[in-house]
Amino acid sequence: MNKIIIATKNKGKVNEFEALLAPLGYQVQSLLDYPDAIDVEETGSTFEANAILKAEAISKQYGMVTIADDSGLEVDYLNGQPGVYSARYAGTDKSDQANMEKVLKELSAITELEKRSARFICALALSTPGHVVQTVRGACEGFIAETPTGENGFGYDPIFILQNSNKTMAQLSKEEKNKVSHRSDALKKLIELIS
Ligand SMILES: O=c1[nH]c(=O)c2ncn([C@@H]3O[C@H](COP(=O)(O)OP(=O)(O)OP(=O)(O)O)[C@@H](O)[C@H]3O)c2[nH]1
Ligand SMILES: [Mg+2]
Repeated sequence: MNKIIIATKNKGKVNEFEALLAPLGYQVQSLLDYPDAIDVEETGSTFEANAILKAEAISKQYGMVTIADDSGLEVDYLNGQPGVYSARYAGTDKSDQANMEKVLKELSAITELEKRSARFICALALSTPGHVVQTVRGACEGFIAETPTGENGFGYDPIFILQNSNKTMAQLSKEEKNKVSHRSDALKKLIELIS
């Protein structure tokens, strides 16, 4: 199982999977290499359900081992929102910037950092043609900052302060993020499952 498709069009995710899987000898491809890939609607109510939808559709289309990632941010004060709606929180045509601004606005009355607790969640689904799909979940705990800081990463990284740290995820180098992220947590579990 050397060639793996990551069923995503998110370049930020692709870069992280490449960095994590290439050293293990996997050749990583993504939907950026497959422009005719079907567009899978994320109709599930959990990260796992959406990851399964994406992984199964793409492994079936190409007959290849496929990993899909469905991830997002859960903010405790917002009862777990944006959750599975993280990518479309400010609207389907909106940007990472608009999504971050919406979360910051909703937390604007909360000044105590402790009350701005949140976590990133990453569900991965592995679909191998002819086999039952497998899922794992990773998490990374932290707090929502009052203003965005840092240039690295993607998505909500500039407003996510890591637990036991004074840095946002966007202030970490690629290597540092890959040691602590929800995605690497989930991927470690998946690799254990298949090796
Ligand atoms: O700051 C962040 N650091 C991360 O490490 C991270 N991982 C996910 N996210 C956000 O959560 C949503 C995922 O939605 P999602 O799983 O549907 O992905 P997506 O729509 O971008 O691509 P695809 O994989 O579906 O093609 C998007 O808003 C992402 O920005 C992150 N934000
Ligand atoms: Mg998506």
